[in-house]
Amino acid sequence: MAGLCGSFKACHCCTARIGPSVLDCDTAMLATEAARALRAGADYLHLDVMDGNFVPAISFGANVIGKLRAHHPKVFFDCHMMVAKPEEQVEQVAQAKAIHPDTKKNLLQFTFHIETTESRGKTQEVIDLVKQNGMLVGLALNPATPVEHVLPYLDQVDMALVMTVVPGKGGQSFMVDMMEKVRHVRAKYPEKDIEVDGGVKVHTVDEAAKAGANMIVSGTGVYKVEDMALAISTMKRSVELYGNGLTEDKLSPLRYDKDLAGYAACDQCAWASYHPSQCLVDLVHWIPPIRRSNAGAFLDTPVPTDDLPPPAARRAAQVAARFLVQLGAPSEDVAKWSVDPEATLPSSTGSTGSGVASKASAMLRRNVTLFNGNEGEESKASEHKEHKEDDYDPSKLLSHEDTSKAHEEQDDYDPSKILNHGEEGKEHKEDDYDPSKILSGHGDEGKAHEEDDYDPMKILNHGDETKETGHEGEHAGEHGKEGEVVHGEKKEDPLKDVVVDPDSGHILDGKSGQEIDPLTGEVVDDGSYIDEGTGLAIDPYQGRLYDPVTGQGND
Ligand SMILES: O=C(CO)[C@H](O)[C@H](O)COP(=O)(O)O
Repeated sequence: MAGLCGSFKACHCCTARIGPSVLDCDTAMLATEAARALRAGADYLHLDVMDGNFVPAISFGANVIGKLRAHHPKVFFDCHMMVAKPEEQVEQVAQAKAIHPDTKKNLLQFTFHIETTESRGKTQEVIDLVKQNGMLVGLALNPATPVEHVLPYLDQVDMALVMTVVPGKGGQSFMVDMMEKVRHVRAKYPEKDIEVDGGVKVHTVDEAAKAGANMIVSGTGVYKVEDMALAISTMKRSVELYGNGLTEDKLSPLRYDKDLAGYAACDQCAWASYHPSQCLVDLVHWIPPIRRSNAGAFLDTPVPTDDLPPPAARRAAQVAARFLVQLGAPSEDVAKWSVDPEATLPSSTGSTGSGVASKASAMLRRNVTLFNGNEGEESKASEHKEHKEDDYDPSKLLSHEDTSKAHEEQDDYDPSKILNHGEEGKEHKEDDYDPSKILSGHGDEGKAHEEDDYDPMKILNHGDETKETGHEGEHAGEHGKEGEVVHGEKKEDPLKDVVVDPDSGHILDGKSGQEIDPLTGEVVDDGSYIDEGTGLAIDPYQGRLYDPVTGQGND
């Protein structure tokens, strides 16, 4: 419907949507980079497929798009097919088909270039093929292609893409003269999605919005700016203002990265977290079996803001889900197990059901055993006591808590106990869990737990070693060497006098600056040494220079 706003002829009621082009992100971390943009407010992902033929560059193809779908099952993918023979890729791209479970909207669009089909008389054929394969159809035209070439097909397609640069790479300048094409299409199709792609940034978006574009692709304008959330929200407001004719007070709010601190703090795992330092990257540095693996491998859909602060149970399940993937479980299965994470946490009876937490527990147990080189011990252990896999409670693995104490309620499950030797008699409240302290120091451990009192330093901290452990016979023996390491005789807390490198999360010896293993206290030899002249630590492999006391460095 046109004419709602009056002041601009381009006025329409098509939804303003911002779709970051992932070409300019760190494509080695595609799922994570996509999540970063989505959390910063992106509405969809624009996926540039380049075949080295239609355009000189090669980017990625249908296979990667399919893999990305597993990470982002509810996100709209606009696949921009910069390929010479789009018809050859329709079926493969269609593998990433998805329907939004709530809105029932189709989440996959196949956008091909008319330049690749028209001269071969195949435009209609490709449109039909894309539809037969259950995808929405986008039709793109290059700057050099007159808009008249696409007009005969626009009735049949879902979106027109007006290229505002010559396709092939990101970071080019916006071609404002392409706006005439946008105006032309908008005038004829007030309800059709019109996308612009190339050189769109906060300072060029107004031209596109005024012309009537409602789907805004931006690559470097999103990924290479200081505040991604601000860039995205600014561009969205431009379409709402100039395209939809909304008044200032009705525009989407401006958002800033700092507003998303809990979400965006960790670019490496992009885990939406309550607290910045609650991210998986921090956690894995504390869990030897997995701490050297890639924390960014698993990602689910963004946690909505109304989940803040998420209940401890949900957080525990999220951690568990990531453990699972880190430890090799297929992410599809984890997604299944994660459907209702709160319902699948260990219950008061110790019976854990079949959910994500219990699977994680079992896998963590296996891997901890393996990590400590006692593979054989595990089978002995299971003979020892009849452990059902799902019965395994990770809290008992490395904890000194009194396990005879009944878990009072589901949310009583406190992931801090996974590896915690801390104040066991105290009542844990749900929000006691504060992994922010993972990197913040030892805190006052004798104090009663109050909100935010949870100290993840205790995750591997031996705390009060003289305390009766209650279940050593039950578990330490079962886990062989693992029991030795963790449940062994009283020893000096290896985490005394340590600092945590705020960048890598590695635990460093406060004096030498060398990385130490938090379980054994032994130096992990990374070849770092102290430069006598400057007193700074040097990591020759990573070319890193850092203060051995604070861990802060030149990166
Ligand atoms: O299709 C493209 C290039 O062919 C890209 O989507 C486009 O270049 C986005 O990057 P930027 O916004 O930096 O121009």
